[in-house]
Amino acid sequence: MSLNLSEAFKPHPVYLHDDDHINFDSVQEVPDSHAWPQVVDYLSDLSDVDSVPIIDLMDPNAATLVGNACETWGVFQVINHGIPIHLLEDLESVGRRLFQLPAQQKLKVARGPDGMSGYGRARISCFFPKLLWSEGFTIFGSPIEQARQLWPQEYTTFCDVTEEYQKEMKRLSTRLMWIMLGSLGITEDDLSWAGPKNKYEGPCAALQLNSYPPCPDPKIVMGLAAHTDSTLLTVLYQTNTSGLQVFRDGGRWVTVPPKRGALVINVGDLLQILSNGRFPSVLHRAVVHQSRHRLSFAYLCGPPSNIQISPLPKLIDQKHPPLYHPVTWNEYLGIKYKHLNQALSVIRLFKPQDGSVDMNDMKRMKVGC
Ligand SMILES: C=C1C[C@]23C[C@H]1CC[C@H]2[C@@]12CCC[C@@](C)(C(=O)O1)[C@H]2[C@@H]3C(=O)O
Ligand SMILES: O=C(O)CCC(=O)C(=O)O
Ligand SMILES: [Fe+2]
Repeated sequence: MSLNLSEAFKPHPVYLHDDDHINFDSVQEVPDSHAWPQVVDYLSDLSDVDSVPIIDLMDPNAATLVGNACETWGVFQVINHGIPIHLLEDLESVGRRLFQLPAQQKLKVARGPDGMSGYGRARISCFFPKLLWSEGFTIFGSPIEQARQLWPQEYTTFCDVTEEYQKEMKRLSTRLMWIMLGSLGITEDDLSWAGPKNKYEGPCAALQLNSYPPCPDPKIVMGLAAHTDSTLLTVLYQTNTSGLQVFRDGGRWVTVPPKRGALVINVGDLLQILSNGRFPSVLHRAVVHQSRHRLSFAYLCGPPSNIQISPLPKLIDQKHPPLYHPVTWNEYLGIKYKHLNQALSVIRLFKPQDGSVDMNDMKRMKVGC
C-alpha cells in the first residue's frame, strides 16, 4: 500500500536540501528562514476554561462520551487504553536516540522527494513561506532499511520497538474506529470494506516521529503549522512537554496538556467524509519550547489505500444529503497535497444554499496558508 500512496505525492515532492537543514543544536538566534511573520499568540490559549475531554475507555459510558467528543471537539484524550506504559517509554527512548544523532547521520536516511519513509521535514511544510521548527521521521511498515544505515551494529531495538508499537496501535485504532462509528449507529455490516464478510485487512497507517528542538525564541517560530490529518483517525502520544494546540470556534487555540500514559485521538478528514460531516476533523498545530526538546509520535491511520470512502448511506436522508464526493485515500492525499487546508472544500458536493460555509471551511479560511 505504501507504493500506492507514494503515487499521490509524486506531483508534489518535498525537497530536503542539505544547505537549508539548520543544525538546531547549535543555533543561538532564529534565522530569518524560520521566523514567522505572525507571532504565536499564547494569550488566546483558553485551556483553563475549555478543555479537551479525557475519556476512560473502561467507562461503561465510553461510547457516548467518544461520540460527543467527536461531534463537539474532533479530539479527545484516552486513558485505560491498554497500551503498556513501558512501550510508550521505549518508543520515546528510541525516538530520542534517533533525533540526537548528528545532522549528517540523519540525512543519510533522508526521505526522497516523492518517498514515503525516512527523515525529513513535514509534508505540509512546502505550503508555507517559512520553515518549521521541527524534524520528522516517517515509517511505513518496517524501518529496517533506515535503521541499518543509522546503527549498522544495533538496529534491532529501533525496529522491534517501532514495529511492536505499530502492532498495538493497529489494534487500538481499529477499536476506536468502531467505537466512533458505533456511536453513530454504524455496524460492521454498513462498511463494506471493513465488514466481516470482506476480510478487512486492517487499517493502513504511518508512524510519524516528530522532534521539536528547543528554540531561543519560541514565539516567532512554528513547530508544526495548522493542519488537519488526512486520516480516519490519528493516535498521538505526546511526551511530557506540552505543545499540541487545537483550534476552537472563534479563533482560539487550546493546549492539550500532556497527561502521563494518555493518548490523544484526532478525528481526521476521511472520518469527516465517512460521517458526512458529523465528526469534523480537528485543526491543530504544535508550538515549541525555549529549553525543552519535545517529541511526539503520531500513528496516522487510514483505510486500505484504494477503497472508495464516501458518506455512509445510513447517515444520509432528505435532510442530510451526501456532502462529499467519494475518494480513495490515495486520491485524497493527492488533493490534500495540492490544496492543503482547502482539500475538503474541493471535494464538497454542494455549498449550503444560504451562502454560509460550514464551520470547517470557516476555520480553514481564517487560519489557512
Ligand atoms: C499518510 C500520510 C499522512 C501524512 C502524509 C502521509 C505520511 C506522513 C503524514 C504526515 C505526518 C505529520 C503531519 C502531516 C500533516 C504531514 O505533513 O505528514 C501528516 C500527513 C497528513 O495527515 O496529511
Ligand atoms: O506534535 C504534536 O503534538 C502534533 C503532531 C501532529 O499533528 C502530527 O504528527 O500530525
Ligand atoms: Fe497532525
